[in-house]
Amino acid sequence: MDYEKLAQVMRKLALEAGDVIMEIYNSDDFEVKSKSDESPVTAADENADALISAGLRAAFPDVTLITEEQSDSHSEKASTFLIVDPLDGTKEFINRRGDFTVNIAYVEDGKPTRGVVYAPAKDRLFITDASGKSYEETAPFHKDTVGAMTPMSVTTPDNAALLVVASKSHRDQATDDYIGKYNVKDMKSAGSSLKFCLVATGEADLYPRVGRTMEWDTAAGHAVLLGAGGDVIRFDDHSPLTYGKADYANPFFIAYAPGVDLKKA
Ligand SMILES: Nc1ncnc2c1ncn2[C@@H]1O[C@H](COP(=O)(O)O)[C@@H](OP(=O)(O)O)[C@H]1O
Ligand SMILES: [Mg+2]
Repeated sequence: MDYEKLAQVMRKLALEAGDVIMEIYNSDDFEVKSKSDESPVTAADENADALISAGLRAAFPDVTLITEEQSDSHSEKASTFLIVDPLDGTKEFINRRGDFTVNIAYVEDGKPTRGVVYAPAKDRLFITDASGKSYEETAPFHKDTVGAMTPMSVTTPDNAALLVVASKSHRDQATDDYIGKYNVKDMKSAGSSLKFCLVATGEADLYPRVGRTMEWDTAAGHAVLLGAGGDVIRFDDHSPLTYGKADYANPFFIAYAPGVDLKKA
């Protein structure tokens, strides 16, 4: 893989997809359809997906591409692949809450080593460079010139006063019970893969996910968190969260800054 090219292509496609999404977000009205699994989808998901997948296929024709919006791609088997969620946090998008992201990741041997997470309504862009280190770029973003890049790093958690983040639209008792095992100073809720990025910037220490997600929801945020010194492990046995699993479905997981005194399920 040409990692310089990968970083450039991922960044540009994420920004272009963000423009497509924001045009629909800012329009007076948009249609919300229901997919076969009953989750919502809009023209923003579909148009952003078409743009990103065409761009990735043109730039990396030999790399397997898995994308949320193309169910044919979900039956491919691979351990090294590109994986895309063109609009994560569709519920946040529909409810005009701003916490939605464009996600592109590269998985190598089951590990997400590069990724971009772009939150166009929040003007935040998180990306790994060619070496896999994570940066937040300062807005405004220009497609052909890279702006100021601030290195991202997780914080040293205070186990007596933890900063926890959890899902806005998929929150339940099991999540609250697990969070109850920690000494929490501040609890935030956020939609989409932004939660990984909040751990990666040090705005949170811990993101437990006791609920279903798919690999395209997590791969890019996971890559950004790894590049900032954090980690993501399975909720059940604390082994690494790997990619290329059956149906691209994730088990429950915990994203965290090292130093958090992790509790068992
Ligand atoms: N029951 C379920 N089955 C599969 N995925 C689910 C799910 N409930 C939530 N998700 C995933 O969680 C994502 C939203 O995450 P969050 O709750 O952290 O904002 C959704 O992404 P999309 O919005 O891309 O569909 C969706 O893929
Ligand atoms: Mg998603």
